[in-house]
Amino acid sequence: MYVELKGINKKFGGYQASDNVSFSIQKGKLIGLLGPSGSGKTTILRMLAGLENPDSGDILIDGKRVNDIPASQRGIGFVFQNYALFRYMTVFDNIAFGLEVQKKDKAYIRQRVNELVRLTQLEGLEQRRPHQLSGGQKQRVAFARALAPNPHLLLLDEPFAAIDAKVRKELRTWLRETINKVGITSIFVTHDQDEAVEIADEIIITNRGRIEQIGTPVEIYKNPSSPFAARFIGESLTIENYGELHGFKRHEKYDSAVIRPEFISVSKVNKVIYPHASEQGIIEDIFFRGNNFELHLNIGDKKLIAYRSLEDEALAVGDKVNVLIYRLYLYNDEEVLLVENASLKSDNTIVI
Ligand SMILES: Nc1ncnc2c1ncn2[C@@H]1O[C@H](COP(=O)(O)OP(=O)(O)OP(=O)(O)O)[C@@H](O)[C@H]1O
Repeated sequence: MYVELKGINKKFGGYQASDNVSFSIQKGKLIGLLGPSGSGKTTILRMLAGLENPDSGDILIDGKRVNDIPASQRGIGFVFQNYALFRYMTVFDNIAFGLEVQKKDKAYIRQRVNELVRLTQLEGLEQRRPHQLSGGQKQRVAFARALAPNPHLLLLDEPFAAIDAKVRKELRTWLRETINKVGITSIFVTHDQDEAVEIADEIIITNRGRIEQIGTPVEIYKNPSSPFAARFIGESLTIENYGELHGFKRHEKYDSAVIRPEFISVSKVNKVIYPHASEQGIIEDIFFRGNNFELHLNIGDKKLIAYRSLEDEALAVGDKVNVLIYRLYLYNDEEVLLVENASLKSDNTIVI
């Protein structure tokens, strides 16, 4: 393992920002630290970088304990959310900064900066200053500057937070491709799950200073291993009286259930599909989401959200519909269980 955290604890006053944090990362992977605000993501990054010391626990990089090695000697590149570029320096000088500090010779610096300018597609902008750049360009300069001294590990703290939505999407793809090309082990912090799912090889979910789950985006999405992960990932709604739904029995261990929109299919009442496994519902609201419709449904006293493709027959607010729930996540304080609609197997009646 290239990066290892073992039993890390960190308190700020009375607040436990890291609570027995342990994980390991393989060389060359791009890892997303994902969690709500205040869950301890940045604290982990800062301890890895050497900007903060853990109260207890070990940090290993490439098999070597680095707890007592100062930040400047850890060989780590850092990209912050607010660019943190030197305002009075040109793009070229910003990128060259780390190499100047290392007292590399002029010819090497020129060659290395030019290489990074090409990699980050900043050709022609070398003599501009930060205020003459767009947000996306500034962030690419920050990225090039972090990579210039050939770090072994790259840490990115909410790298796209200050950038507008469309450019952010482009930059995500760009970052993933560029990091793959360079092959550097990288960890980025985000509270945006779309960003984590799109970019990361593996996601580490943080909550109240603890690690909730580690896995590939698909693993985390399909098999959330904790109640928090089940509720946090994806669009999800919690219901209490899930035992009243067709095909689901109340389970004495679990008080609540999570339903995701992808677990639900909606059809017109005159097109009953699986009548013994479905609920009768009514459409409360419809939102156009660009590539689909988001339906807000009422079934009895329960509110659900479902998606509907633009290709499907249009539905309107007030329409009575059949609502088929394929599966649910049941959870309590400690565990989560995926259950399928039991009536689906026995219900062969399809009326169209
Ligand atoms: N230097 C500090 N002094 C005191 N408290 C701190 C310090 N740094 C962080 N904290 C506290 O530790 C907790 C975790 O903070 P951290 O920045 O790691 O969370 P985060 O998950 O990165 O949140 P965000 O997404 O809002 O940046 C927060 O409650 C924060 O207020």
